[in-house]
Amino acid sequence: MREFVFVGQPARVVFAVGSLRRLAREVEAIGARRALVLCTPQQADVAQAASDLLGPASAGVFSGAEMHVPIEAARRARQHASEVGADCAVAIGGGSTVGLGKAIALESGLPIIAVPTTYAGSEMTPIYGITEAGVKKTGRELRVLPRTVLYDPELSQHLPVPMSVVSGINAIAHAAEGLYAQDGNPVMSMMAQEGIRALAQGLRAVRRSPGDMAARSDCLYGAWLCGSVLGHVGMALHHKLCHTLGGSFELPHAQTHTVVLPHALAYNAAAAPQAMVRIAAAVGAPDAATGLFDLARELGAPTALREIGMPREGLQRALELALANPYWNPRPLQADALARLLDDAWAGVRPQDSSFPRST
Ligand SMILES: NC(=O)C1=CN([C@@H]2O[C@H](COP(=O)(O)OP(=O)(O)OC[C@H]3O[C@@H](n4cnc5c(N)ncnc54)[C@H](O)[C@@H]3O)[C@@H](O)[C@H]2O)C=CC1
Ligand SMILES: O=C(O)/C=C\C(=O)CC(=O)O
Repeated sequence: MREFVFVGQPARVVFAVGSLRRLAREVEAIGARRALVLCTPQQADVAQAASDLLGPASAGVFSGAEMHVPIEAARRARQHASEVGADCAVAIGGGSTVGLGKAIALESGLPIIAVPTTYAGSEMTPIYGITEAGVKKTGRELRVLPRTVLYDPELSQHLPVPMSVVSGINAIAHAAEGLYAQDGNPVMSMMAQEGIRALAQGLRAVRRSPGDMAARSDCLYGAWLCGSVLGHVGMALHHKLCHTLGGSFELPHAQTHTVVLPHALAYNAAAAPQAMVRIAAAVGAPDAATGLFDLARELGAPTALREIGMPREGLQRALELALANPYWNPRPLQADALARLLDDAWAGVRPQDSSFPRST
């Protein structure tokens, strides 16, 4: 029997090749007059182009976005926005830049327009993360949800293939866990399955031809769907493990998601059979966990924690941290099975092919 609660979140989404050129109109549409453009130092050129498109509606560029949003960067950006009289911020970049916009919005209520250039999905969520004294705190607040999202596939055209792949699999992880979320619902499940399908197809094509705009469009469409799932329903074991490994061992965010996901799905397979069937169907494989492991390998992504800087002697500590403050998970957390999971993920072992459930 179906039983669910669905609460939609407000967001205006504009999706088109070249949609960046609508930026000035979108700033005006939210009633703002001066927009501060946010970016990382590496993306100053594209941010300057956005600022030029805004013309007199630009309050300049702030290029101080950093990974995991250090609180000092958030304070500097907030102060700068106030000094230049900005009544809106445009965050152009990946999850780190969108995260900086959210940190400004959290304190000041400044409306954000997000222009994502990776596939991480943060632009569709009311989730913020801020790092203070080496500890990353996350929370959900509707006021940080971007008011408008401009998806322009042209902007991800030069995202290097290895980064495109792991970023896309980071998005797939949101959808995969959304399919077995405690507060899941049929709308999010449809979006999740379609998001995984679009990303699996798009990433394969991007690997063959990085400048293929149809492929970039598929990936960004998938990122939108998967990000929406993350924004609407709760995450489970996989996200907990990745946040623990990223936060305490400084592992790279999207690469960590890529390595851990097949193992977290293998762990949860028997407890969430319907979700596994949908994930497997979406990647075009007989089994969800091995399907995603094989996809990562096919796309040249890392498949072992040891490849991305995890010390083997840290695994026990990671396990303790993940168990100390767990998220809800469809399968109860069992220390010995989780230790095996982490060991397999560290070594890069292909998860055990489970004979059940299958997509066909
Ligand atoms: N709050 C939320 O809902 C979510 C937050 N996140 C957060 O986002 C962060 C990771 O974001 P990512 O997008 O993976 O990486 P990122 O935003 O840190 O970007 C990685 C690097 O790639 C560069 N880059 C971005 N787009 C590019 C492009 N099109 N071409 C060339 N270079 C480009 C950036 O300037 C940066 O140097 C993490 O801190 C994670 O926690 C991720 C997903 C959801
Ligand atoms: O840590 C954050 O900034 C909030 C959520 C995420 O990073 C989601 C994810 O793990 O990709």
